[in-house]
Amino acid sequence: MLSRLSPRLLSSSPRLLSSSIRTLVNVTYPSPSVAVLELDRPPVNSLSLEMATSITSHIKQIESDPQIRSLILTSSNPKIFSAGLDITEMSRPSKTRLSTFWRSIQSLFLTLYSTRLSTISCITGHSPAGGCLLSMSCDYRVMSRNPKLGIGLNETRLGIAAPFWLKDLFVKTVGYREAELGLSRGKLYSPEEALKIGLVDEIVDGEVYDVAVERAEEYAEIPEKGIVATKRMCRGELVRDLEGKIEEDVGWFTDFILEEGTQKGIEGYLKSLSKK
Ligand SMILES: CCCCCCCC/C=C\C=C\CC(=O)SCCNC(=O)CCNC(=O)[C@H](O)C(C)(C)COP(=O)(O)OP(=O)(O)OC[C@H]1O[C@@H](n2cnc3c(N)ncnc32)[C@H](O)[C@@H]1OP(=O)(O)O
Repeated sequence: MLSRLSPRLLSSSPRLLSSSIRTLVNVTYPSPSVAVLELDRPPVNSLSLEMATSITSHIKQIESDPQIRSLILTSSNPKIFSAGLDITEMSRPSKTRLSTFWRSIQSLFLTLYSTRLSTISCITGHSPAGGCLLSMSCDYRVMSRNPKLGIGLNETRLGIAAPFWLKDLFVKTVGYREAELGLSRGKLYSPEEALKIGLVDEIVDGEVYDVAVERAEEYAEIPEKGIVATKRMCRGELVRDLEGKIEEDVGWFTDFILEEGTQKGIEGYLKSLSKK
């Protein structure tokens, strides 16, 4: 039923759809060439299997409308962009669910990173780990200046390591040495720090959303052929690397997560989160 609705119909009643079919995202259209995909999975927009699958399928629906040139990715929660992977997916899971979950994350990354659309991440809140992955997969990142916010890859703090393609994406974004430092320390950068190292492109004092729409409209004026060819040139290598290693990567992930030591670490981390 949902898949038969055009993106424009989706935009006309996102709240209605959310209440009848849990889509976990809202799609709206601030102008004829720009779509906004708002993450809407309370409390923290963590990426479960269902959430990752929903984002991917909505990006594909939006992409299929030739009038749409730019996509803004943002959050319905003004304090949290996304808390990253849903850690409960990795706590004592079945191997089948865990592999399907990881495939949904790989697929979300590949879809967002290689879309023909120009993508703007509108970061109003915290963006750790998988949240940072979503933002880094976009073409342009605008973040609120709020010094209390953090963005970065904090996986080591959970006793896990980022997969090779996330590490490569980080290296491509901030450079080798900064990536090595940030990854090993599990560092979450303030907006000012993130701007300094190129993890975000702009920080905004006022309404971040308005700036994101402005940037999306600017991108929409650039000829699509040029944008698509450039994205292919800049991003093709990493896309091909992961596509060639999908099964290997699923194997690494599931083996690593199912190890007893990793499980204990994840359990402890979950407890520390819920005790706050
Ligand atoms: C050699 C190759 C090996 C290959 C193996 C690869 C393995 C690695 C792969 C994985 C990569 C993982 C990347 C990730 O994304 S892991 C997730 C990392 N995320 C975090 O660490 C963020 C944790 N959350 C927070 O820091 C905060 O919640 C914050 C986002 C800052 C919001 O803070 P606040 O507003 O104070 O909200 P609460 O902390 O009270 O949280 C509210 C409830 O939400 C639950 N929660 C929070 N984050 C998550 C999450 N990521 N997943 C699931 N649940 C989450 C939290 O427990 C609270 O729940 P409750 O109300 O029931 O207590």
